[in-house]
Amino acid sequence: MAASAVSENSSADFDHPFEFKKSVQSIVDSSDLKHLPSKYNLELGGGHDTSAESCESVPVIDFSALTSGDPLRRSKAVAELAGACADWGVFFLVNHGLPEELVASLFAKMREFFSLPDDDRKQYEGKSTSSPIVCGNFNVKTTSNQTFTLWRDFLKIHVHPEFHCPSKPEPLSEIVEEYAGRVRRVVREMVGAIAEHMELDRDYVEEVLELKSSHQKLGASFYPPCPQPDKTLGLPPHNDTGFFTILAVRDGVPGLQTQHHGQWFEVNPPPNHMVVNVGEHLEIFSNGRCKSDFHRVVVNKERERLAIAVGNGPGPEVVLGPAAPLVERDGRPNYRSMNYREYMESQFTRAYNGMSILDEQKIHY
Ligand SMILES: O=C(O)CCC(=O)C(=O)O
Ligand SMILES: [Fe+2]
Repeated sequence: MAASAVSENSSADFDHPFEFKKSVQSIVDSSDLKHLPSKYNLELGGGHDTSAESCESVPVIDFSALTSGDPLRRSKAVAELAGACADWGVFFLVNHGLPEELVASLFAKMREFFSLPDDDRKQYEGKSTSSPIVCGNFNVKTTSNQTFTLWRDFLKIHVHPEFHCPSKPEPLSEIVEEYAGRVRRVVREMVGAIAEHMELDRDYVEEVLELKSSHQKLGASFYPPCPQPDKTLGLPPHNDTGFFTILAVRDGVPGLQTQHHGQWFEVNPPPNHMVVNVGEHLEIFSNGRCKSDFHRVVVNKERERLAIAVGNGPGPEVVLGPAAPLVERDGRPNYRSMNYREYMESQFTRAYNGMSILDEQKIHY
C-alpha cells in the first residue's frame, strides 16, 4: 500500500480495530453517494494500484479424482493438488460435492443477515479478539501508519469444535452447521492427499494436527457497490490462517486477486468452482513445500459482492510447526512452532497490517 499520510484519529481507531458504528450497506442505502466518505479513503497520501491480470492460469483441481477408486486417476490428482499448493497457493476446486442448493440457501440467508437493521447486528460488535461471533467493519493500519476503514461489512463466527452462529435470520444457523461439516470433510481429504504426497503417514497427520477437533471459522464478507472503488479496498493483502480456506463467491462478481511471482492476478471462479487458498499453517507444517498465497479484494462500482470463506486449521490446542519427519528429511526446520490458540487470539489485528506470521516465523539461516 502506497498511502503515506496519517489520518487525524488513526491511533484511536486502531485501538479499536473492529467497530460497528454504521454498516457500509446502511450508508449506501441512506444517500445517493457520489464520493467515498473520507474514513474509507486509503488515498490520503498517495493512492494505490489495484490493476491485475486475468486468471486463465490459476490451477483447477478435481476433487472427485482425489477420492477416486482408480489409482492412476487418483495419483495424478494428488500430484496436481501438490503442484498447485507449491506453485500458486490458490486454486479452483471442482466436483467438490458441496450441494448447489445448500450453497444457494447459505448465500440467500447470509444476504438477509447483511440486510438486517444495524441495531439487530450491533450485539455482535467485536469486544475482544476471541469473541465467537464478530460483526461490523474493520479499521486497518497501512504500513505507513494511516488508518482507514475497509469497504466491507463482515461476519466472522467460530463454527468448530464449538459451533456459534447468529440466531437470525432463521434457519441460517442450521445451514451453516451443515455446510461447515461438509467443508471439513473436503478439507480433511485434501490434507490427507497432501500428506500422502509428502510421504507422511495419514494417521500420524490426523493425530498430530488433532483434525477431529479441527478449528474452523466462517467469514462472510459483503462489499456493497462503491462510488469510488479506486480509492479504497475490500480487503488489504493478507495470507489466510490454517491449512485451506474454502471460498464461495456469488454470481461471478469479481474482486479477489492473488499475487504470483510478484504480479497480481484476478481470481474469478466460474460457476460451481470453489476458490481454495493455502493457509499459513500448511506452509509451516509442510516446512515450505506448500505456499500460502498473498491475496486482496478490490471493490467495484456496479455490483455488490458476497463471499463466504471457511478457514480450516488444526485443533486449537496444537503447537504447530513443521512436521517432524520433514524436518528430519530436510535437515532443519524452516519455521518456528507456535501455539495455534494463542496465535488465533492475536491474529485479528495482525493479519491486516500487511505482515504475515510467515515473515515472523520463518527461520533465516
Ligand atoms: O472476499 C473474498 O473474495 C475473499 C475474502 C478473504 O480473503 C478472506 O475472508 O480471507
Ligand atoms: Fe483471505
